[in-house]
Amino acid sequence: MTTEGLTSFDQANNSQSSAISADQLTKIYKTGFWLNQKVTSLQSCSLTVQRGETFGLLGPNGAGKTTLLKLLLGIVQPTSGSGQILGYKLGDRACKQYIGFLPEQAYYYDYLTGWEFLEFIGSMFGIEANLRRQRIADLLDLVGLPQSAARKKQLRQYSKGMVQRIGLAQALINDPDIVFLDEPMSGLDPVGRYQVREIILMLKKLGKTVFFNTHILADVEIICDRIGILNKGELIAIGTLNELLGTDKTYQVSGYGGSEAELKPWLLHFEEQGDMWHGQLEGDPQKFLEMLAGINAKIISMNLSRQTLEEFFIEQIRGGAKS
Ligand SMILES: Nc1ncnc2c1ncn2[C@@H]1O[C@H](COP(=O)(O)OP(=O)(O)OP(=O)(O)O)[C@@H](O)[C@H]1O
Repeated sequence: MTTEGLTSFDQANNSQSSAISADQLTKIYKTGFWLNQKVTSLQSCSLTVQRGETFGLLGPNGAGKTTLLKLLLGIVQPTSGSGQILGYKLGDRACKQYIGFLPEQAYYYDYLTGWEFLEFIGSMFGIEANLRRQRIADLLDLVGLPQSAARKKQLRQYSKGMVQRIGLAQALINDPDIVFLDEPMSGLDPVGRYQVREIILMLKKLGKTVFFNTHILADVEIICDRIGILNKGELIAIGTLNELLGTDKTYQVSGYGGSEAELKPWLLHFEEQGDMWHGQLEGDPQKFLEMLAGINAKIISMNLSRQTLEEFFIEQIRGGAKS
């Protein structure tokens, strides 16, 4: 895989501002014939993504992931709230040249060949002809599309996976500092998914900021520095995998006795079921055992483990503790 044609994010140009910030972003769509019905797609969403971070946004269908992406990209206006991209206010056209975007449902001019399409997008960014040709060749190589297919076949003749690859190439044509990817693995076979993961990791190595939406938890575990979980328009969890799932030295403990007030300061996700309690130990296990002896509580099990992202995700979506 080549990284030619894409440059490293210039840390010298890196001002103090974060790459992406959202402050209480809310989007309420008006629907219905008389526009008298309201759908709250996003509710008071605040988050920050630092430069060079790979951020994965998870959530079930209809959670508001695409809406958040569209708000950040300035494609739709927030009902309330604000945000910034690379220090520019959301919707400021000046930041467009630093941004790449792969939409979930792309409507490309399908009578163009892949090459013509990339030429078209490249010229819209004002990329000089020689550089444009070189970059298109490099990007086709990067996304795994043979140049012959890109030059000869019209987009309408492309498979879903090929369209996704050409979409990824167009998202990188302007050598962006931030890349927004809406479901980048969608429609790809396992090899294609692997390649997209490799591309995202390569973008990260170059210091680019990557913000992507996905349903595929395994991809998130491999490539993301931090994740956020959206459900019903609300950001219900955000953090690194270690922050959300615990580190490798996390203990899941169960026991009985003692009181909630005594146990809760030690146990994250504390829950009681009948006489028993369980949770994730925060702190020194030895001191915890000494504390239990002092409050006449007994331990039943203590397992070195951490929740899988899938378990955590399902717990959050079903209304588990907010992080
Ligand atoms: N233009 C619109 N007009 C009215 N409602 C909308 C509009 N766009 C999105 N919605 C609604 O907002 C909610 C969130 O939609 P959104 O597409 O942001 O979710 P999502 O998390 O990206 O879903 P998916 O994973 O299925 O793509 C849904 O209830 C959707 O029907």
